[in-house]
Order: sequence, then structure tokens, then C-alpha cells
Amino acid sequence: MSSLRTEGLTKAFGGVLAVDAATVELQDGKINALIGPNGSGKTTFFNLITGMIKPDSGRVLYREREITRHSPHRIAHAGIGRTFQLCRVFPRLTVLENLLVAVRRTRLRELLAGLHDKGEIERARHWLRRMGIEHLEDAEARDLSYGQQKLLELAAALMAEPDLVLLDEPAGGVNPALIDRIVSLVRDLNAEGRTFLVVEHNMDMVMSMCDHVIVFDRGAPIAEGPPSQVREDPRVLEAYLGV
Ligand SMILES: Nc1ncnc2c1ncn2[C@@H]1O[C@H](COP(=O)(O)OP(=O)(O)OP(=O)(O)O)[C@@H](O)[C@H]1O
Repeated sequence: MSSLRTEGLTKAFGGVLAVDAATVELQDGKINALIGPNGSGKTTFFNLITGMIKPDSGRVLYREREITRHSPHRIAHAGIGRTFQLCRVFPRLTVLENLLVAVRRTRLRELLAGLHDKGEIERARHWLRRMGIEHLEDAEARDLSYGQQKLLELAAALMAEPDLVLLDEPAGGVNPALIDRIVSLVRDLNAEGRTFLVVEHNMDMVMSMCDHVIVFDRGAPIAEGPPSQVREDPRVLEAYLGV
């Protein structure tokens, strides 16, 4: 059973077919990985699912309902959260403020006017504790290390209580100790019932953390299965090595 699936999803930029008739089904309740060589369409696929860009053709279904061409806000509301390859936080807001605006961007004005919702502050503190950055609540986001900003971004995504979380290169630019922390956090969040789709180039992380691996090449899946199986697949080696 799958909560998210795509059918023939296609997106071209000029003459480049970034995502080419991709039919993909995620395993529900699992940590799914999306891997593939540079430029194989992984980030574009994420952007199509989360409504950041619109497909040329094909469909995205979540819980058997069509969400193709819905706005990013509506897709987030349906229960799909995400982080970005190059971390996106508001540099001049504090850590806590970043989480409060994450709930609803339109409330930025209220936030700046000092109007806080107590329940939301409690939830924000809960996620900061889970990320282990609660001591940084009043720091401006720009003063955090890159890895801490990634944890903040994950906390911001979790503020909307998503059932499906898309992580775009969570280990990119992060030191090994923090990678371990992110892995154990993702495992815990998954054990609590959240499904994950993780784009990641760090193969150690993919192989040790993920249950199901989908391999993209030239905009579409060429192989999928458990990590041990995918690692041995000649099509995957060929896509990566170009042999
Ligand atoms: N906004 C855009 N305009 C033009 N071309 C784009 C755009 N976004 C992506 N592309 C092209 O589409 C293809 C797929 O890119 P995409 O970023 O989705 O791949 P990726 O698998 O995420 O790569 P990486 O692993 O390097 O992050 C590439 O050829 C890329 O140059």
C-alpha cells in the first residue's frame, strides 16, 4: 500500500527532459530513498510532488487523491512536508520565530507584532528539544552552524505534522557526528509512523538508514528494491559509472 504515487510524471526545461514519464510508488510507513547520478531529476521530482513546479503531464496521487498542480501550501496541508537541498531558513529571525512562521507564512506580520500563540510556542519548543537545539531558541538562525540550520529546517517541516516527509540531501555539507544524529532522528520519526522519501548522495547513509531504494536515471526509475539488492544491480552500476 502506498500513500504517494506518481503516474507518467513529466517535466522538461527547454529541451531538457528533467523528469521523463516517472511512475513511482512509495512504500508507506518506510524510509524510501531516491538516488541517482547528478542531473537525473531527483530534485525536480521533489519539486513536482510538493507543487513548487507544475508538470507538463502525468499525475501525483496522495492517499488516492489527485494533488497534481495543487499549490505548495495545499500540498503541505494535505500532510506532505519537505526540506531543501540548500537549507532554507530565515536568517534574521530567531530559531523559535523560524518555527512559528513555518506554521503559516501569512502570519509573519502577527509574529513580528509579538502576537504568539501559546500552543504553537509549546509545539515549537517540543521540536527544538527533539532536534537537540532548544538551547538556541533565541539565537538568530544565521548564527547557527550549517548542520544546526538543517535541524532547524527539519523542525520547521515537522511543525505542520506531516505524514510524509521529503528530505533533499539531509547529509550534504554536514559533519559525521551530526549525520549520525539526523539518521537516528529520522529512524525515530519513522518509528512514530511517518513515511520518508530521502534524496541523498551519501551511500553509507542510504544503505544503512533506508528500507526501500528507488534509482533514477535520466528522469525515471530504472531499479528499486531493498538496499542490498539495489547495490548489486548492474543497471544501477551502469547508471552511476556510465559503463
Ligand atoms: N529550473 C531549471 N531550468 C533549466 N533546467 C533545469 C532546471 N532545474 C533542473 N534542470 C535540469 O534538469 C535536469 C535534472 O535536474 P535535477 O536538479 O532535478 O537533478 P538531480 O538528480 O536533483 O541532480 P543533483 O543530484 O545534482 O542534485 C538537469 O539536467 C538540470 O540541469
